[in-house]
Amino acid sequence: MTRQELIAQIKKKKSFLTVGLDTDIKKIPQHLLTFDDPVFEFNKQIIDATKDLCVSYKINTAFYECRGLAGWQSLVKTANYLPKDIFSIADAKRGDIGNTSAMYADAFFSQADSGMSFDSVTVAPYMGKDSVSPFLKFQNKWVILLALTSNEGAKDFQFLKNEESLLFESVLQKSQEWASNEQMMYVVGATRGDAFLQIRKHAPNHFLLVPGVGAQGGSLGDVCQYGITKDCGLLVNSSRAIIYASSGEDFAQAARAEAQKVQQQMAKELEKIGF
Ligand SMILES: O=C(O)c1cc(=O)[nH]c(=O)n1[C@@H]1O[C@H](COP(=O)(O)O)[C@@H](O)[C@H]1O
Repeated sequence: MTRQELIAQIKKKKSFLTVGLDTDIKKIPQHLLTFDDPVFEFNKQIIDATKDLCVSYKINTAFYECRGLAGWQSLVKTANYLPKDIFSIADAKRGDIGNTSAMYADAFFSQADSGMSFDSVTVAPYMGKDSVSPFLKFQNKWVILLALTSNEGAKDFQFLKNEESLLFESVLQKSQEWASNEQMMYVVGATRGDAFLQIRKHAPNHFLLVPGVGAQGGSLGDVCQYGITKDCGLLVNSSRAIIYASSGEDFAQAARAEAQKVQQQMAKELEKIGF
């Protein structure tokens, strides 16, 4: 998907919500366990109930990989069930030496090889340019590079200072030599609202994938106050708060109600920038 197509979706749906399909077989409603593939059935119903309210789905591959072959099958089926006009994210946090990264890129981008073709994949920047470049060889596919993450451990490395900048600032600066804002986004956690001011100094026009609202307590208001751009420039993810809104048979309607609350707040923020 191109940047323009993504922006058009945001305008049309008045939403910049990413629904996170962090689907844990131990947490899904009991009545689904009689299905052949309970995780896929859960995802299918969540997607059907929320697809008009969000512009993106993020599949965190850990929740699938941990189940071995069965999990990988749920992952492939879910990836292929996602509506084509919705931006899809394989949240796999990959990155390795060049020839290995090329294999990871095929795994998530090459339908002919792996049976899946996501629009984007999350990548760790630690191994540098040659670990990221293989993902950038695919047209209209995106790298979402970890910049400033939402977790407590982000402080361990991401705020370390070199001569003139913090490590996450160096990630933002250096990686812009590798790709434009038509192919690169950054992960910035919602739990550090005011850090968006600093992020926007270095990446004024890039889209940011923002996890951490909902279950982790980040504020959508703060994220928008400091992070929104004239093109919106934000994809805000919520996983557990939406998909586990109810553990009963009404789980999909409850997920829809939660997604709608967030979407309505987003519509107000988008109005401020004339969308
Ligand atoms: O890359 C991510 O998506 C990510 C980065 C980050 O800094 N923090 C973070 O929570 N995430 C992911 O975003 C999702 C957040 O889920 P909830 O806290 O349930 O909304 C999970 O899939 C996390 O793995």
